Amino acid sequence: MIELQHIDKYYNIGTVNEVCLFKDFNLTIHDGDFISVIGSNGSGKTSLLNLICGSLGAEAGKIILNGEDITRQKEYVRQRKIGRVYQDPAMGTCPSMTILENMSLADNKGKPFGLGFGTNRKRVSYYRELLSQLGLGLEDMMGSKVGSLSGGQRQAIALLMITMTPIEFLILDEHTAALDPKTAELIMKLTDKVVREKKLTTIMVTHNLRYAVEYGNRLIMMHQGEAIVDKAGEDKDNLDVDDLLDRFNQISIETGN
Ligand SMILES: Nc1ncnc2c1ncn2[C@@H]1O[C@H](COP(=O)(O)OP(=O)(O)OP(=O)(O)O)[C@@H](O)[C@H]1O
Repeated sequence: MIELQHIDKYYNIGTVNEVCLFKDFNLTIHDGDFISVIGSNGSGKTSLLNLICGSLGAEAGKIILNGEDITRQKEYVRQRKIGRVYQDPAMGTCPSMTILENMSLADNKGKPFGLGFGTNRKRVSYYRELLSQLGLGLEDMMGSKVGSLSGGQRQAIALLMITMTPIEFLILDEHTAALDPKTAELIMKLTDKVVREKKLTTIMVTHNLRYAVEYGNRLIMMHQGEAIVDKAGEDKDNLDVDDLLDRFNQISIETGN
């Protein structure tokens, strides 16, 4: 479980551009939740993810991960427990290294060993097995540089790599936004499979309302630093894309933009 308690977040403090994004913001993400977060540009989605993973600090409040107060914990420490897949496929993999080397690197995350540890015959066949489960034929391309792969292939590998070692929480940061519709669909299905199989507690920011409706057990709509919609279970299942579009339109009428 991850809890954001009484979070205040300001930008540009002490300047004429000072803005308060979050004021007494509270959110509890339960074990096994798969949350889709939607919201207009500037509503606070990325800031929320950055607060959780530690690349952004809050002015007040606490972040508790499975009972541990991680509020002051550095980002690289949190990375052992929190995995993140980014919008840009280049962010999660090393392009100048082969698929095998990338897998080995991810496999050895946090271990005091060199690459050699991960590339013995047994591990190689394990990586081959993991890659074949993606159904993209990447198991026959383990010697290829990751930089030569398509965006979809790289996102699939990034997802595999981030979930290879046990993590407590998965962040998906618009991870299908840079992909063509067919590849995005494939990566979404793959994501859903990985999240279910590994029972990962997950938060996914997306601008794709259909994905937000179809995937996960909970949906949050952000607006001006507040979760103005938070539906789970049956209430979430009853939502459709038109309901969400109506809500967007309503906000735009209320705020005049
Ligand atoms: N580094 C920063 N300095 C100043 N203001 C910032 C900074 N980062 C974000 N903001 C402001 O905080 C608000 C929320 O931004 P954020 O990027 O979290 O929104 P978002 O919902 O992720 O938007 P988008 O959908 O465009 O990615 C915006 O008004 C933005 O201008």
